[in-house]
Amino acid sequence: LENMIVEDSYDGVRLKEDMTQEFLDDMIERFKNGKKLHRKYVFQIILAVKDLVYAEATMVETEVAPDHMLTVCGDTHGQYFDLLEIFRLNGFPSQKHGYLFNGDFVDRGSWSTEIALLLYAYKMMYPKFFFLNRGNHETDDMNRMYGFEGECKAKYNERVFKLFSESFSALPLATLIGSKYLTLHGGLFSDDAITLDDIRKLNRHNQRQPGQAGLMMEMLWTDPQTMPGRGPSKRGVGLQFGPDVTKRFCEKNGLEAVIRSHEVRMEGYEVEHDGRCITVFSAPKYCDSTENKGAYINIESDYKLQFNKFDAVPHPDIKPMAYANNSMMSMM
Ligand SMILES: O=C(O)c1nn[nH]c1-c1ccccc1
Ligand SMILES: [Mn+2]
Ligand SMILES: [Mn+2]
Ligand SMILES: [Mn+2]
Repeated sequence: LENMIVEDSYDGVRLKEDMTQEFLDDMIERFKNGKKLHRKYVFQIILAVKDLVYAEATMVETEVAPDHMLTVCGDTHGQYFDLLEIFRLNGFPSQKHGYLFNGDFVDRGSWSTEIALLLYAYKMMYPKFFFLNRGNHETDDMNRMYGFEGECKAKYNERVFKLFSESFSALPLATLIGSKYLTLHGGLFSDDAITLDDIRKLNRHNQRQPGQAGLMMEMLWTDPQTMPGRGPSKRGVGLQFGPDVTKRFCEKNGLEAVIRSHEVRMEGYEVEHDGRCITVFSAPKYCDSTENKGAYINIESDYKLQFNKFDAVPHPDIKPMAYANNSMMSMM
């Protein structure tokens, strides 16, 4: 990496060791105009974030200090222009305004590398108040099928995808906010006995992909249901959990609610299970087809949940899954 040189002809801002606002601003503009980052900087950013998130706990814990705000976003799925709309409406990330992206940054939308690199750049800029939870789309199987692997290869190369894949395996699986809200991408468990300590103790580094069973799979894949108890997943992976399951989990672990994503909601968010399970989804007009809004949740030091909805914005005429290799070849 060190001996990679950035040609004089490169028209972008240079990156030294540390992320700078100047580099961020230039990056945002380049991506808006369909330009790329120099591959040296792509490697540098991914490697830096891989090290940062690898060192974080499987369940990260954070507070919201006075005159600070934390914004929780759900799935963004490669919809870069809608991500910029969140920042335009709600403010760009800063020392006092943190963001938590609750998985599924990539796949489906055709600006997945732009979203992943921008979120990673902000993680470098604000490592202590910018959070990334792993989603089921931060996995090799989904990236092969739903566009991210193909997009990495088309815009950069295979090594970039491999590095992203390694960084995804290092991502935390949950983030606890003010000891009140547990955020994770999918949802709760097949076993009522699971506690926050079990999540803390989960060694995510010796299992790089969630597989078909276990705690990591359930955190990335499960969905709420209205019926009490547990039921089969409509996805064929994981399960569905009812309001009683959420109540028991919250009471056992001293939580006010679980904030999850993973499913479209027409209003961008939905408060379910008597307020103890909240779904937030931040990809409006999902896949350019569903007529859903997006949403995000602002949390200040009083820990009240402030729900905000937003609409999709126009984007260059590139369809979802433009880089997906959904041919049989991708299974080989
Ligand atoms: O791609 C999606 O919409 C999605 N987001 N989270 N999980 C999925 C998914 C899972 C299985 C099959 C298809 C989509
Ligand atoms: Mn999703
Ligand atoms: Mn998902
Ligand atoms: Mn769109």
